Amino acid sequence: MTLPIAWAAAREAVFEAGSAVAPGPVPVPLVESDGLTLAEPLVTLTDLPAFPTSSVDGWAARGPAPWRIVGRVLAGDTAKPLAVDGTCVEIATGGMVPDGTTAIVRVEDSVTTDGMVTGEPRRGKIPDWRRRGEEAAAGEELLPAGTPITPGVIGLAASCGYDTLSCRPAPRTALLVFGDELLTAGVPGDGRVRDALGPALPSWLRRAGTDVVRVRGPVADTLEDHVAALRSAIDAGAQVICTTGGTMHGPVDHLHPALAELGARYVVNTVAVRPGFPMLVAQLPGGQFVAGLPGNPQSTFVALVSLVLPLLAGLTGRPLPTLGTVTLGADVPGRGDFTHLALVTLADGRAHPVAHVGSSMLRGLARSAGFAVIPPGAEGHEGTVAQLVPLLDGDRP
Ligand SMILES: Nc1nc2c(c(=O)[nH]1)N[C@H]1C(S)=C(S)[C@@H](COP(=O)(O)OP(=O)(O)OC[C@H]3O[C@@H](n4cnc5c(N)ncnc54)[C@H](O)[C@@H]3O)O[C@H]1N2
Ligand code: MOO
Repeated sequence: MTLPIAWAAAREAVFEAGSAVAPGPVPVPLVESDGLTLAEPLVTLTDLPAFPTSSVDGWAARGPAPWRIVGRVLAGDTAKPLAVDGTCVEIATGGMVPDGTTAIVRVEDSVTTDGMVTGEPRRGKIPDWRRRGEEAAAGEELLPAGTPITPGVIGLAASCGYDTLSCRPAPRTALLVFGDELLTAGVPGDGRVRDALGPALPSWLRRAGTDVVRVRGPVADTLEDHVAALRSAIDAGAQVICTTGGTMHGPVDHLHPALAELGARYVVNTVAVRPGFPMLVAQLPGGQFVAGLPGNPQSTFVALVSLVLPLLAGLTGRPLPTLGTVTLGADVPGRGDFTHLALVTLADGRAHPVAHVGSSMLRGLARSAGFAVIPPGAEGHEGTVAQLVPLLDGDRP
């Protein structure tokens, strides 16, 4: 019998295995890069802003008032220097501030008569023009490699001169659902259960930032069909093949024999965590990973956050996901030598355990924010701090 590996060590082992084979960078146009990962640090290609910029509509003036109007600078114009004291140009918000400018006067603070302007520049904390490079100097690193690309990152990259970003591609994933007892439509009964995972997991995999290239299920409970399904996922180009069910050693559990037939090597084979301990990650001779997720549906989700997320982080050059902390709003039991991942909701800044958390149930999970982590050998006491493994929400991890 295989000895389960500690939960924290399992996360690191799959992360390292993914990192070791992370695909190299590809250039991706900015508008297509959302959800991918920066393969290189984002270094600004210019000073930000790239030229001194007026932040108001008004007058750029040189020397003491009054100032004679000698021109106009709109956003997009290249400003000529103000060469002489007592002159000014009309300037628009976003306009390039001319060399020689000593003050900017807002239009509402000025009086114009016969081509001459008078007025007082404001002396507030926020100046009325932005100095060249005040946000960043050309060559400065703004974000490290491994940063998830969000709309904010895309906007920043455009601001500092990028047309494409050097990205880690989205991992290609597949889902194979094992189990002869599964119904794919209608109301369950008489020994048949509805397949809860076939409809749910492609969405999870997409939210985790992957391209889902193949979904098959239910795959029949024979060794031959399991091997054929795994081969078809490999042929579809999947780098991470998630399977559900069949992780144990029952009469129709064929995952382990199928992995053996394909020459797979275990990265992690069973984890000291409840629920979900039969979870595994194995690597095929071609480098692809198989994530064996236990069939009990809550356990499947435990395995996704415990193993698949760290694996995907490694494959995309992201750091191992760090875990936030929460204060427990009630006692949560430990699970002896195993880590307990306990479903919780968040209210009033505290984590509250939910009901209906059997490993076969999804009722508690569907209303939870994530899992509080009760380490091996410990109990979770109300008022103490625990780590939190979030369930994926609308955001990518
Ligand atoms: N002799 C032992 N038996 C079991 C043990 C054990 O320690 N000794 N552990 C139990 C635990 S814990 C888990 S978790 C399961 C893991 O089993 P498998 O990964 O082999 O999964 P299956 O046997 O195929 O299914 C388990 C359970 O989940 C239901 N299921 C499966 N797929 C789906 C799906 N897509 N949608 C909804 N429900 C699904 C299935 O009908 C079973 O009820 O092993 C225990 N056994
Ligand atoms: O690993 Mo099982 O998850 O306790 O149902």
